[in-house]
Amino acid sequence: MAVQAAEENSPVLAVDKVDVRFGGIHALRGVSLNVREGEICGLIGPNGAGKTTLFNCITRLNTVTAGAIRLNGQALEPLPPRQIIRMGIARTFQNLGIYAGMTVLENVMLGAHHFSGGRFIDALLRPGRSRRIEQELKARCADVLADLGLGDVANVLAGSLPYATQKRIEIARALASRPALLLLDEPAGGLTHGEVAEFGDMVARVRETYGVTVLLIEHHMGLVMGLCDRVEVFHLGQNLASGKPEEVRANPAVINAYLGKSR
Ligand SMILES: Nc1ncnc2c1ncn2[C@@H]1O[C@H](COP(=O)(O)OP(=O)(O)OP(=O)(O)O)[C@@H](O)[C@H]1O
Repeated sequence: MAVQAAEENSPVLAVDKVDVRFGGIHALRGVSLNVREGEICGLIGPNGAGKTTLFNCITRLNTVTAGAIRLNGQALEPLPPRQIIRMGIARTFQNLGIYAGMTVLENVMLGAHHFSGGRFIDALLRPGRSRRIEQELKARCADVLADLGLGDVANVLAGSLPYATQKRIEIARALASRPALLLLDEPAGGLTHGEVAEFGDMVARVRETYGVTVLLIEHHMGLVMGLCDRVEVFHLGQNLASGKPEEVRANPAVINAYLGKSR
């Protein structure tokens, strides 16, 4: 019973005393954080605090110098980056990663591709099976597009759509891989005030619909405070504070290091 209770409480993402050095730069200095199932957790802090470095460690683009990162209890450090998406982690980047010359549906299908099992030899030897898998994939991605209000533009070239819609396509593509953990790196960058509000509503709906856990780096405090259940603050590669949005907003150390008078 005690074991079961411990498992129920165990975090989806556990970052434990992670250190990262790039030559002489000590980008992360023993940071720790937990993100629980179904939580939307904000990660904030001044430029250079180490937020993106942590995302890069989770997705294995950077290597930790010390410490450990676990997804549902499994250590990520031994895994190659290509394995990360299979583990249930999907990510969007600060810069748009949309293929402008592909349709919206094709962009989203890229996100689900690792489910197809559609290896080249397999496709040659078992074309019927490959076609069926492709059809299933297409149907699943079409469902994701419908959920995100993108059904009407499924066959439109992604590059011809407004920036805010392209941001939505990125989320759809990330969801197509059926992630347990969704990492969003400054998703509100470049959006207007109204678009940010709509984006926040969409992320909240996505959490409900897909039961996904979200870790979100963001400088837009309106979005962070309105959307997140909990906020972690980094400063100079270290944990500075952690708590509910209203607690973090009122924390003098956070105000001093980051929020200043802009809150
Ligand atoms: N590949 C790298 N090589 C050397 N230094 C790096 C590398 N990646 C990050 N850094 C350094 O690590 C520190 C943390 O950078 P990081 O990009 O993680 O900060 P951040 O909190 O995401 O900042 P921002 O809000 O500006 O995106 C910075 O000093 C940065 O210059």
